[in-house]
Amino acid sequence: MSTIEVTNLSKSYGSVQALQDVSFTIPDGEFVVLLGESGAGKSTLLRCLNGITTPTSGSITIDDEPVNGPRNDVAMIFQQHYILEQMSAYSNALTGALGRTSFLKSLFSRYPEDDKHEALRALETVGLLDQANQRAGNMSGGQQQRVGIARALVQNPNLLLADEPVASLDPASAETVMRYIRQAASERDLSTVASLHQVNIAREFGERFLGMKEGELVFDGYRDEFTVDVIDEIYGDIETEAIREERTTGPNDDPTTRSGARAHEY
Ligand SMILES: Nc1ncnc2c1ncn2[C@@H]1O[C@H](COP(=O)(O)OP(=O)(O)OP(=O)(O)O)[C@@H](O)[C@H]1O
Repeated sequence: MSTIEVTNLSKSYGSVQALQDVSFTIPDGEFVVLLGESGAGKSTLLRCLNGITTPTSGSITIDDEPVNGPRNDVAMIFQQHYILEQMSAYSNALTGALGRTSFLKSLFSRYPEDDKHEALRALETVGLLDQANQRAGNMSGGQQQRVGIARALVQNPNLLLADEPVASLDPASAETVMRYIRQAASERDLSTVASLHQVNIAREFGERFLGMKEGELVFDGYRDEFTVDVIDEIYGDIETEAIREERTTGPNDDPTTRSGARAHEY
């Protein structure tokens, strides 16, 4: 768990301003959902937080330490899970320990006992302990994504980042995977930033919401402030009639309720 401080962050690619003067602070253990249309700057922000993209200006600190490049205590889950299909779920999870194990040892699978224990604990967290020995390539997309989460947890991060982690999954698998990410974060008190494009999933799982538009942070607030008007502001002309209708006719008046969220699938 860590405190993340983003101050006046900007990133431009030539004439494209991908991030513009973005500032926010994430206290220890908070679960933050990042929202915005395609091209709003979500991936750029996550890549800056991960240290793989250098901002044009501004700063990021994790527990007062500046992020100047990739760090072992920051783990990332991607839309494409990049797991090794020929290896078991367990072996894939263990690769999360690579940052602290020598290449030679990892080549001969000679990981320390602590790392092996961590891999099993992580598989248990994502509900795959029973399938630890299963070949990852034979698992479903949702299960493979859960293996990717386990691998990120084995890295033992202070900050967990997820870039569209459920974008390629069917709605039921997306819910399951999000539930495991949320549970893992809360069990380990992990500060988490997850970008999502499904507003219904975001409303169901988010604790705090950052809304981006054309590189700017246009919303930063908690569940009770994350209203339909805010969604309109973030997504511009996206259709929000279903939510509005639901609000006027009830009974799912609260836009953050699970059933309310289900009524509007983007
Ligand atoms: N490496 C790059 N080179 C040039 N332009 C880039 C690069 N990466 C991102 N951009 C541009 O920066 C802007 C923000 O892109 P970014 O990928 O961060 O948005 P996003 O919100 O993650 O979009 P999506 O949901 O489609 O992934 C876009 O205009 C994009 O074309």
